[in-house]
Order: sequence, then structure tokens, then C-alpha cells
Amino acid sequence: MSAAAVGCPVFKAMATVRSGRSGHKPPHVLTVAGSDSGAGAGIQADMKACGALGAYCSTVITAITAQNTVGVQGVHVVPEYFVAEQLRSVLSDMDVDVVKTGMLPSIAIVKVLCESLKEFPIRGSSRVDPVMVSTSGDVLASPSILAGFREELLPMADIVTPNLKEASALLGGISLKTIADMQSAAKSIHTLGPRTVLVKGGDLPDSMDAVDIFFDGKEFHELHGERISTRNTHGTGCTLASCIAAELAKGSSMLPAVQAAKTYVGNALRYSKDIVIGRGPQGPFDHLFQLKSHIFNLNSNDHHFNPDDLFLYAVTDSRMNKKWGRSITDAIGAAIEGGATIIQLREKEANTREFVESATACMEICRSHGVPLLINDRIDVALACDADGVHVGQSDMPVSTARLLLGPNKIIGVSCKTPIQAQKAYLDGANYIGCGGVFPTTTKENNPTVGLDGLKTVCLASKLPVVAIGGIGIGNAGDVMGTGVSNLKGVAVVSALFDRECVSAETRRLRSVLMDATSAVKELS
Ligand SMILES: Cc1ncc(COP(=O)(O)OP(=O)(O)O)c(N)n1
Ligand SMILES: Cc1ncsc1CCOP(=O)(O)O
Ligand SMILES: [Mg+2]
Repeated sequence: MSAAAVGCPVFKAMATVRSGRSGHKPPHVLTVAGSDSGAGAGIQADMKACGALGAYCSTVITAITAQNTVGVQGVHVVPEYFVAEQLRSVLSDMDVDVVKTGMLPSIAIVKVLCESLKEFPIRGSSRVDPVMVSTSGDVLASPSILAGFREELLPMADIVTPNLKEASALLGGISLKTIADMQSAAKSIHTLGPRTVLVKGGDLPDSMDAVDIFFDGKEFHELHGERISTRNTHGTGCTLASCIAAELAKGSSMLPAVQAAKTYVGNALRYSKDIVIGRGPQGPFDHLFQLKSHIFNLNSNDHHFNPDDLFLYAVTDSRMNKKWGRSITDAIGAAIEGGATIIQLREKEANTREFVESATACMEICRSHGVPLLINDRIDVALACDADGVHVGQSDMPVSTARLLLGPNKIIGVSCKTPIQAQKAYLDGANYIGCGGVFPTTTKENNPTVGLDGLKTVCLASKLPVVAIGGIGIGNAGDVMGTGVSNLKGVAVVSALFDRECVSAETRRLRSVLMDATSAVKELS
């Protein structure tokens, strides 16, 4: 390919002209990039990724490329005056939240962009991601454009997301082979001006997982993701940057936006790892997998997860309900009456038909009270009754697969006993962690306890909210909440509520203990 190109920078922007019309303004990403005729990368990838994540995407086209799964056959560069005209058209009219740049095929176009971004002031968090070498290995940026990046674009950038080859090119061709190399590259690129840097390690040799390094000028974060074996990786860089832009446009801060973008790309690659488009070595992947994932796309009743829902988490047990002669619907009705804030159906003995029927009845009760209902272990049952989510353990379905099946809006909790499990839960897209058994219990056999110290260690390592479980009741719930770790949001209990004669009264008593304990912690802090 003759002309130089740059991919996927991201800028958070505010247009100066407001429409003054009333109504809903969707999150808006403007992509300034090249067209890919194969539609795996460039403008086409940006539009699909933004659309999939719920952001509107306007487009300023800098070049038209003839490319397919074999490579890039030709480039037709759009004259810079016409790039400027497109920029003016969009920025003078539309309320753009984030500008993301992709292929910038000439130094003149880099300058036009920088001038437009100065004319239409850009505030907020997110900016540049230079892509100078495509995933197929095509070199996309000439030395003069690299200089333009370094001098003009990077200082305006909130994030740059170079892959290893690009990071190396930005730093004069240094070799990057290890995580330590990536960290020092991130630090050096940070000195060029961007507020944050994500060095993507997809091509790192001898690495089992896909490790990226995020640097915010103070701290490094190692972001791990599963390495997915597929030929369909064309456009991953553009897509990741577009997803970051979409998340920022939706109001996210930078690190969570990067995490969400990584999760999205991982899921998209996983979902489309076997699709066949084109005959060349590198195929596109399917950005819109969520649209095909049926149920979650149709319903709008999903309970939006609030970590405070974990405060008094009631987990059912069919043996206990049988022992006390009550139906599952009576049991959860009483728990809700007593103040339970979330319900989990943990029915280890029910057959599938019974489970779906009782879960559907419970769902109606929970929905009418605005209390979320999760299903233990069984993603199929959760889908069948349109539950608010699931809780899975370390030997149940992996969180990433459950997320694919359930979609982005369902709640997923995962049991974790260690910091490593907690970190993985976050990367895989869980919403919360259940940590335990904290104390010995007869409700779950062969379940080693972690104690209050183990609970604290997991909480401190977790970026997700945590609920404690195992042997917790009125007598010790105060000690659990008294650990005072800010992301410990509540306790999950089985026997303390359901192996008792009056579920509503027990729930009320436990709630009062929890309230007292949290007030005491607040007073101390
Ligand atoms: C809130 C909560 N935390 C942990 C568990 C345990 O889940 P798991 O480890 O999968 O064990 P089973 O419950 O399936 O026996 C939970 N159910 N809820
Ligand atoms: C499901 C589960 N996971 C870890 S401990 C446990 C059982 C909790 O039951 P109880 O509240 O009766 O101790
Ligand atoms: Mg389980």
C-alpha cells in the first residue's frame, strides 16, 4: 500500500453548536478514518462497534481503500480540503461526544484534523490511538506522519492504543518482547503527551493470554484476556478503539471503558471465531453478535444492576422449603416481605421442567416488587424465565460464555475464594463476586472456608462489589460487615432465613443487624 495510514485515535469532543431541540441525545462518536471495502476494519468496523454498544457513529472519510481478507490492494486518498469539509459539516451541527481517528493517510490530513479539533473545542477524556501497522502487517504510516502524530496529535490525546509494532514505530523502532518492555514503552509514549496509553500485547511472543498494558501516568494495569484462536482478527484494533470511544461517549471513565472494550472484542472474536468470509489469511469478525443473541435483545425489563442490591441476598434451598412445608414462591415472597434485596434460586434437586415453572412464578413476584432474581448454575433456566441474571461457581459455566449467552444487560455473579479468581471475574465481565464460605456451613458440602481474613483479602483485590456467603446469620453478620471494606456490599444467606419457621421475621431481624453494622462502620470512617 503506497499511502500512509493511521488508525483509530479517539478524542472526546463537544460541538460548539447545539441544536436547541428537545429530546433524547444518544452518545455520539465521530470516527475520522478510512473506508475498508471488506468491511472488517476502518469506518465500517467503527460504525458496527459503536452501534453494537449503543452509540451513534458519524463518519469523516479520509481515504477509500480497496482491501479484502488477502490484504490492501489500493488506496484513494480524499483531498484534505474535503476531509476538512466533512469535519466542519459534522462538528458544526452535531453534538459529538467523542472523536476517534483511524486512518490518517497524509500529514496534511493530520494537520486538518488538529485544526478542526482546535476550532471545535474538545473537552473531556478521550483522544488518540495511532495505528501505523495493520494486523496484516501492512505498514500504514510514513516517517513524516509519525512525526505529525508525535508533535500534533499525541499531545491532544486522552488515550493512544498502539499495538507492539506501532509502539515500536512511535519510539524509533525499539524491540518489544516482554511485559517489562511494554511497560517502559507505555511510559515513553506517555511522555509524548497523551493522558493515557494502552500498549496492546496481542503479538507478544510466548504469551498464553492476550496481555495489554494500560498506563495512566502513575500506575500500570496489566489487562489480561483469553487468547482466542481464530483467523478472523481483521479490524480488532479499530474495533477496540471504537468500543473505548463508545463507552466514553456513554459516560464511562477511561480504565472501565478500556476493560469493557476488551470484553466486547473478546466476545465478538469468540462468537465469530469459525465464520468464513473471504479466502485470504485474515478474515473479519462479527461485531453485531449481540443482535443475534435473541432474548436479551428483545426485552426491556432487565433489572439494572445496583451493587447495593447485594445487601441482603436470600438464596433458596429446596430441601429446607420441603422440610418446613412451604412452596418456593411462599419462601421468596416472605423473604421479600422481610426486606431481602436480591433473590437467588438455588434448586439443586429440581428437574428442568419444575425449575423453569417455579422460576417463572418467582420471576413474576420479584418483578412486581422490583427485587432482582438470579438463577444458580443454570443459564438455560435463566434464559427460559427471563431472570435478571445468574450466579455461577468456579466449576460451572465460565463467566465469559455465560455473558455471551445472556448478553450485556443480565447480572452475572461468580464465586471466588482468591484474588486471582476475583481479577479474572472482572475481566470476564461479571457484575459481582460471591466470596466464601466465610464460616463453616452444612448447606454446602466440601466447601473450604476462607474466614474473615480471606474475605477481606478477596475484597481488597476485587474491582467488583462483593457479597459474603457461608455460615452467616444474625449472630455473625455484624462481624462480617464490620470488616469495613468498601466494596463488601452485603451478605448472602440460606439457612439463616429458610431453615427457620418464619422467613419474613428472620429476614427482618437480619436486615436490622446489617443496618446497625453498616451505620457503625460509617460512623467509624
Ligand atoms: C452469592 C453466592 N455466592 C456463592 C455461591 C456458590 O456458588 P457455587 O460456588 O457455584 O456453588 P453452588 O451454589 O452452585 O453449590 C452462591 N450460590 N451464591
Ligand atoms: C452456596 C454456598 N456457597 C458457599 S457457602 C454456601 C452455603 C451458604 O449457606 P448458609 O447460609 O446456610 O451457610
Ligand atoms: Mg454453582
